[in-house]
This record gives sequence, C-alpha cells and structure tokens, in this order.
Amino acid sequence: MKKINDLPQIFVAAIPVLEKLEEAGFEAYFVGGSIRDLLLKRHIHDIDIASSAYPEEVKRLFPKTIDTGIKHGTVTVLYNGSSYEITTFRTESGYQDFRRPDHVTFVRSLKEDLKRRDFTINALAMNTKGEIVDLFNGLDDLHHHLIKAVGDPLERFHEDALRMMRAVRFMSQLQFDLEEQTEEAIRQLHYLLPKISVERIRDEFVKMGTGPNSRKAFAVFLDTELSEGAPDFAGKKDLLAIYPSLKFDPILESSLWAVIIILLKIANNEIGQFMRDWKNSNAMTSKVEKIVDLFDLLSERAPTDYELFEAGKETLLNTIDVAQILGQPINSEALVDRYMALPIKSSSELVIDGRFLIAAGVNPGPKLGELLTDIKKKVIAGELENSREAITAFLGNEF
Ligand SMILES: Nc1ccn([C@@H]2O[C@H](COP(=O)(O)OP(=O)(O)OP(=O)(O)O)[C@@H](O)[C@H]2O)c(=O)n1
Ligand SMILES: [Mg+2]
Repeated sequence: MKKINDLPQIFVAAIPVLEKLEEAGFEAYFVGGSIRDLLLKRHIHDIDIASSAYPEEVKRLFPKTIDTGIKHGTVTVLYNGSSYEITTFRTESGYQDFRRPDHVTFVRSLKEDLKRRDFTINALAMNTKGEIVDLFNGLDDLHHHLIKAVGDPLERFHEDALRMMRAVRFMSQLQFDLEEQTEEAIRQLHYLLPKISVERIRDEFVKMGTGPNSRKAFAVFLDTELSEGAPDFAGKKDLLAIYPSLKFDPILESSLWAVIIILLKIANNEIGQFMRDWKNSNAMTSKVEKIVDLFDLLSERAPTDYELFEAGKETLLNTIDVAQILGQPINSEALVDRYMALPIKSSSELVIDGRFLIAAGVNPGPKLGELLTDIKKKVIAGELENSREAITAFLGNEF
C-alpha cells in the first residue's frame, strides 16, 4: 500500500476530525481531488472527507456543525478555526435527468462510495496514516497521465453529463490524455450535455480554456461533438477548429472569451448576447467587449493617443495578449511605450474638472462636457500642458 509520509499541513490539521469519527466506530478518509493533487504535487485548495457516519451521527460528534447539504449527506464541521466538509459514503440513484441526483442512498462501505465517482484519479482515498486506498487503479492512471472513467464510462456519464466536460477540463488542467473508451463514451453521449445548467458548463469550459493544455483538450471537445451542446457553439465547428492551432494557450479568462468571439466572428453588437448566453457576469462582458473593440481597431490601423487613453492599460495589455494567442502580428512594445508616454493615463489625472470650468465662467450645460473632453484630448495629444495655468490661459483665448 502506497503511503505518504510527510503530509501537508492542510491534511495534518484535519486528522483529529477523522480520528474523532474513528474513535466513535466509523470509517473516515480523505477523498477526491485533494488526494489527486497531493500525489501530483499540485496546490491543494480544499480537502474533502468521506465517512461511514450518517449526517446525524456526524452532528452528534462535533459541537459546531452546519447543514451544508444534509440531503446529499454533507455536513460542515467547524474545528480549530477551519471548516471541513464531511460527506457520508453514498451511492447515487435515480439519475433520470442526467444531472446530479436529487436523492442519494447512504452506504457504510468506502468501495460503494468510490465506485460512483467520475475518474479513477478522483477515486483515491487516504486514511489518517497517509495510506492510499486505490481500488480502481487510479495510481497507475495518475502515473500514466490518464483520465479514465471508473468502471463503465457510459454509466458514469449517464449519472452526470457534466463529467464529460470535466474530462476535457482535466485534460487541459493536468495535461493528461483521455483514455480511449472514456473518449468513445463522450462521443456517444455528447448530446446529453444540454441537460446540464449553463453555469456549470461554463465553469468547466473556463477551467479547460485557461489550463496549460487547452488547445489539445479543445480538439477533443470538438472532435467528440461535445461542443455542439455548449451555448452558441452548435454548427460552429469549422470556425472553432482554429483553436487547437492557436499560438499559445490562453491564461486569462478574458483572453479566452475574446479569442472565442474573434474565432466565431461575432459582430460587436452581438457580444453582449453571446456572453449572456454563457451566463457570464456584466463585468466580464464589458471587459471582453473592450478587448475585442481594441483588437478590431489594431487589426486595421494604429490607434490615436486618445484611443489608447480611452482603452486604458488593462485593456491594452489584455488585447496584446489576445493578439499573441491568435498569432496576429502587432507591435506590442511600441504600443506599450506610447501608452506609457501619455501625459495622463486616466481622467482623474487631469488637473481640472467641471467645477473648475464653472468657476472660470463657463456656463453649466452640454457645452461644458464637450469643452472638458476637448481639453482632455489636447492634453493627451501634448498640445496643452496639464496645469491650471496653461488651461486657464487656453480658456482665456477661447472666450
Ligand atoms: N461530477 C462529479 C463531480 C465530482 N465528483 C467526485 O467528487 C470529487 C470532488 O469534486 P470537485 O471538488 O467538484 O472536483 P475535484 O475533482 O476535487 O476538482 P477541483 O480541483 O476542481 O476541486 C471528485 O474528485 C470526484 O471524486 C464526481 O464523481 N462527479
Ligand atoms: Mg475539489
């Protein structure tokens, strides 16, 4: 049995919780993604505990608990300043709608619990001594960098169609290959993806698209037809087929969306709808709109200083990133130099505002806004110094 000797602190801190369950006669293990990430020496963001204790039994053992998902067997235990999710060993039944089941059956055996998990690398468990329980050859698959369904892949994907997205997400994130029969099952069941909520599809899609091997994973996403069930992707395979041959894998989520929108040749006034179809936030949508706008501009001509100012540093750098991913030649160094040389980089850096103009005798109204913009443009163009004296003199000449 493989044994981990120096457990990271995040596990060590939780051991008393597992011990308390064991002392009461129950089984308790660390399970799921944290064991996979521990063995891959990846960052461990949270740990999950599985136990033979039923939720009520867990609640009786610990003074502070929260009913996180009692129906699904999950209780959160507050212990020593940390919170731990403890989920009762369970098998899920009644998957008629291809989503997470709405009722689960609690079981007392670890094996029953592990065999309904998605992939062998996610079906590992570890006890308090650091000993790894590997009932489905997950260690071997981890070693061979393989995403392989536990047992019959068709069953696993019928249980939860989101797992098909998780497969390509892990391919990208972990830089793993997809086992043949698991891939074949996705090809057969790809049409089930629309049963899953867009939010959950989006979260996996973004993890795939911003992972280190997204181009390779995207090829499988297209080849298995999984893409056909994603929002606004149906019938767009030809356009999306460029993705696997991009110059780089996107790292930023905003770059991912901008690249997709550019590949799909989505018109500027339709970006909002596309982003809403994917249930993206308004903040992400406006960020992406600005990037695509600037990208379109840069593809045609050099921007003016005022256009660079209006785009702002974040959009400029993000657009350069997108151009590099797409392999679009742009002189990024010169653009950044020009931006850095702008006399002001945001409107708040202008030494005057509307109130200053009113005090200087300008009548309030639409003309005032126009005058302020005019002054800003002149300052940015280097035609007017950003000082009260220079601007006062300029006003004197104007009136
Ligand atoms: N559709 C799903 C989602 C989760 N799981 C199981 O529940 C564990 C925890 O799920 P989750 O936290 O969603 O995923 P992780 O594999 O932990 O990946 P991440 O690092 O993104 O949290 C998984 O490892 C897997 O054993 C599953 O079988 N099927
Ligand atoms: Mg997890």
